[in-house]
Amino acid sequence: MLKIKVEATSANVCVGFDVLGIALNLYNEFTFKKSSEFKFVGFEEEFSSCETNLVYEAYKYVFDLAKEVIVPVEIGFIGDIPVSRGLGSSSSLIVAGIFAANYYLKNKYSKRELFDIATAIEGHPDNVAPAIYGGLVASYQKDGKYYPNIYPIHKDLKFSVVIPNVKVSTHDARGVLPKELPYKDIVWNLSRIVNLPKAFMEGNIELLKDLFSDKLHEPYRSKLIPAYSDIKSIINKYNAAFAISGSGSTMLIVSKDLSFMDELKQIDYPVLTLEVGSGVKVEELYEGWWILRNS
Ligand SMILES: Nc1ncnc2c1ncn2[C@@H]1O[C@H](COP(=O)(O)OP(=O)(O)OP(=O)(O)O)[C@@H](O)[C@H]1O
Ligand SMILES: N[C@@H](CCO)C(=O)O
Repeated sequence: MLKIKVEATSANVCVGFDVLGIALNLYNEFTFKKSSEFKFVGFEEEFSSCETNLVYEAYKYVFDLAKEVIVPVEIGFIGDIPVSRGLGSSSSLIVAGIFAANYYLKNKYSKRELFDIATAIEGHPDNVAPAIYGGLVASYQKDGKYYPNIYPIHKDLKFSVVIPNVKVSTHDARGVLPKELPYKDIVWNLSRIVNLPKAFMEGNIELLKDLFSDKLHEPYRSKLIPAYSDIKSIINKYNAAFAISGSGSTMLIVSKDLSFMDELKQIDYPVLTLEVGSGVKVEELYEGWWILRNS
């Protein structure tokens, strides 16, 4: 039996559209047990079939790629990552599915190759990279392969997420983006993303506040997110940086203190303060013990 824990991820980190993401310690946990047929336990009804379950789709993708006969399993799920809220729920399912398949394929693929596979299924690397590697990860592509770079984060930084009770599917949120952008908007983002690792490394909130200003996606998506303007106005009064998390509806706040919390309570949405995550954990039950089997 296999147990795979995958963390939530906040993609884009404001100005790193489709490039940057950070792992946060909110988890989905999956178990895989060999079975005579595929079974889905713990998923909502609508996701409890081979046709609708993303873990299965990712698992099958790897067996097909390897041209191997698929191993039927019972997939168990228990999780805290909200669905379609900009916290990488889909990536967590994809990463679990491909790491489980790779385990049954005796680690045929390296971690970096699994990163390529996860990106191919998800469509962009910025959630799957931190889900696999942990931390703050910037990804780039060369010759069709994806490569991660992990950047240090100052220990005093706190990551709070405000989670509206509204689903925003990534597909829909990509649909509202313009097909073309002015050069000056690209330069605006480039000038910020290049300075972002320094701000995270130093824990420099003043710099983070300056850099958290996006022109590639946030202006077009803010209308999909209830109370976006109200929450942004509150956070802007404090020593804290604010952005949409992934494609929304969650909003990310980076700060050193939580002085904004009292005022934020006026907006009646759940707020969690999370630690930076450390990446996927694959464990095998071996003679009564859970043994770490990360590839
Ligand atoms: N707990 C879950 N059970 C079953 N399917 C899930 C679960 N969580 C996510 N999914 C799948 O992932 C899809 C949501 O993916 P989507 O990319 O829209 O949102 P997200 O990954 O939460 O947000 P973002 O990519 O912006 O961080 C769901 O429609 C479903 O197919
Ligand atoms: N970079 C992606 C992250 C969401 O999954 C987007 O913003 O559409």
